[in-house]
Amino acid sequence: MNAGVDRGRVARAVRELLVAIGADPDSAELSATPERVAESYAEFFAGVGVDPQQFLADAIPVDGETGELVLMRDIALRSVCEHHLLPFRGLAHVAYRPGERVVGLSALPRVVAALAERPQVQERLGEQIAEALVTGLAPLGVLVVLEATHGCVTDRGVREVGAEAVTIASRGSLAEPAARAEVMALIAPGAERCAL
Ligand SMILES: Nc1nc2c(ncn2[C@@H]2O[C@H](COP(=O)(O)OP(=O)(O)OP(=O)(O)O)[C@@H](O)[C@H]2O)c(=O)[nH]1
Ligand SMILES: [Zn+2]
Repeated sequence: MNAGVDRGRVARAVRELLVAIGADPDSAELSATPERVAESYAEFFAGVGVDPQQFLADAIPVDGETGELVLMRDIALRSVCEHHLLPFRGLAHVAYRPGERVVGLSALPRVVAALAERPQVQERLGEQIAEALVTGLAPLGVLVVLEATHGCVTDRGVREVGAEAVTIASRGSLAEPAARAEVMALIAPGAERCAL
């Protein structure tokens, strides 16, 4: 159960943060900032306490004709790193080989969002998406590829502006190298991408 982000408490903390950096939270420019940040945090952390299984509960009837592979590629990925509370963003590609259950396609971005909108690290996020699909769909295989740039890597610390982290989580038949390579070819960037 998601108790939701306590906006008032976030706003009070942001006000304190503004004081701590030497800014004046009562100035005309900053007076509404704590509330604005609280609204932003409510979006960033909307997935805290949300059970992704709710999005996988309703199967689509396909009368056994599941096809061999379902892939949603280029799902927008927005998360927040748990080390610095800075955004990391990019794309999620989610594939599964159906067992008997197939869900509506929109369920996959919803699972990604629910697990991403909380303090995260990229590797754990990928594993949690894969595990949610295993639990909810009992598929033959799962492959989750995440590619993201991290604010804490691009804008502070090492300041590697172009660097992207790519992580893979796999289960079952899609952990097998040839099957994995087939899916990776489908999610290759731009012109190198395989057409189905
Ligand atoms: N593996 C992994 N590391 C992450 C992720 N997000 C941020 N990090 C890294 O977590 C590490 C945190 O390291 P710390 O030594 O605690 O923090 P730091 O001193 O700010 O590290 P620097 O970023 O190197 O300055 C850094 O190397 C970050 O780049 C993630 O999703 N996965
Ligand atoms: Zn970080």
